[in-house]
Amino acid sequence: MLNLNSTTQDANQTDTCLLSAVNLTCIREERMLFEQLNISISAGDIVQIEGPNGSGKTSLLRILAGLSQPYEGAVYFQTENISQQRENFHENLLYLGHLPGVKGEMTALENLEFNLNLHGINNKNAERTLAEVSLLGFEDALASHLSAGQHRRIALARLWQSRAKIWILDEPFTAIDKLGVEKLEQLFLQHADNGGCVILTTHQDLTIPPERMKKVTLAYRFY
Ligand SMILES: Nc1ncnc2c1ncn2[C@@H]1O[C@H](COP(=O)(O)OP(=O)(O)OP(=O)(O)O)[C@@H](O)[C@H]1O
Repeated sequence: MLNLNSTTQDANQTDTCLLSAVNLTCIREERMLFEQLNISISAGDIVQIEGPNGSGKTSLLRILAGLSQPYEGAVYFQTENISQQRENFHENLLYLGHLPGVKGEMTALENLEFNLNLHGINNKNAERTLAEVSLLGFEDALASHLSAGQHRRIALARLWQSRAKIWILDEPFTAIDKLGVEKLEQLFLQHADNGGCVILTTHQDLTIPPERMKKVTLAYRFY
């Protein structure tokens, strides 16, 4: 269940609420991107943050992930402020930024193994995971020899191994072809059905049924 601009929760929601933003205000370069924003995200939610370029979608995702601070307000994982439980929160969070963060001098497999290690995930299935993102046969290719979409696929492969409940994904579909997008959408639905939640930005239309998709819309503010 998603609650935009409401901090009230019924008993059922309180049980399953994973992430909430309370009275978030964000100011960048003297421009107010959003003000007193309230969002409550529960297990099972897939939430798209939408809005025009520069409206503050990435800024909001970074605040929700604890990577930057709001001007006012706070983010809660379940019932506790994320700043009071950084380790626990990060164990339950997978954040993918809008850049794939792939190292060109390493192979596709090395990149994935490196990413999995970095996040404390056993990497013995890395090769099989590359197959999930259609990179079988490219395991030993240097990333610098791969395409933009293949870079993105290396970054996204982590999703198939993730135990984190909260996925925060900034433009995950960038450079991904139609079939790849559909496969990701299925994975998001599966993750939500298994008690996780997905919060993402994208400018493209998705095929996830509208009743499964919640939206938070940011307007471009000029001051
Ligand atoms: N670290 C920062 N320091 C200063 N200004 C910033 C910073 N990050 C973002 N901004 C500014 O905040 C505004 C919102 O940026 P943001 O990246 O959140 O927008 P967005 O909605 O994700 O845009 P897009 O759709 O183009 O990705 C922009 O005007 C940007 O210049």
